[in-house]
Parts: sequence; C-alpha cells; structure tokens
Amino acid sequence: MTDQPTQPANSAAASLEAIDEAVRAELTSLRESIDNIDAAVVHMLAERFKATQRVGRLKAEHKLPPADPERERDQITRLRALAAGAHLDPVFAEKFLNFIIAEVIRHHEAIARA
Ligand SMILES: C=C(O[C@@H]1C=C(C(=O)O)C=C[C@H]1O)C(=O)O
Repeated sequence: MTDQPTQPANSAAASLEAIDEAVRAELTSLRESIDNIDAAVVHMLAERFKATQRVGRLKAEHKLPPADPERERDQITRLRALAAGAHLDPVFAEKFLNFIIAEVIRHHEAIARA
C-alpha cells in the first residue's frame, strides 16, 4: 500500500485550491510582463522599419543595391555576441535578424521598382 497524506480529504482539496490560486496569480503576472515585452518589441520593430524605409529611399535615389551582405555579416556577428552575453541562443538571434533583414530587402526592392 502506498503512503497517503495524513490530511483529511477536504483539507487537502482546500490547499490544492490555494496552490491553484497562487499558480494562476503567477501565470497572470508573468503574462502581463510578456504582453508588455511584446508591445515594446512591436514598437521597436516599427521604429526600425521607419529607419530602414528611409535607407531604402536613399539607396533607390542613389542607385545603390537593396542588399548589403557585408553590413549584414557585421550585424550578425554583433548580434550573436550580444545574444551570447544576454544568455539568448545566438542561433535563434541570427535567424531572427535574417528574418527581419529579408523583409527589409523586400521593401527596398519594391522601393527601387516604384
Ligand atoms: C538597412 C539596410 O539594408 C539592408 C537591410 C539591413 C537591415 O535590415 O539591417 C542590412 C543590410 C542591407 O542588406 C542597410 O543597408 O543598412
């Protein structure tokens, strides 16, 4: 026979409810932080795209190519180092930056065509 808790059943149920309440409160609090961080990420991305759109217009005016692989290599090196220092997976950081840069280049190509 396995060991059973010594508490009466209704008392055990009450403490389980208390744990559930504490877990629920922690989950809500963590999700509030996540929502704030997501909002900050969206605002930062919007600012970044404002800057890259200006770069795109400048490049188009001066007949410069939409992509700059050397600049991208420098950024990836820098971002990977920042990620490692921040305990973020550098592989993920690189993928994330490449995802954003691909979208920026798509915008620059569209600006050049317009
Ligand atoms: C914004 C630029 O255009 C492209 C997009 C980049 C980016 O999003 O960081 C970097 C290099 C370029 O391929 C740039 O040349 O600076």
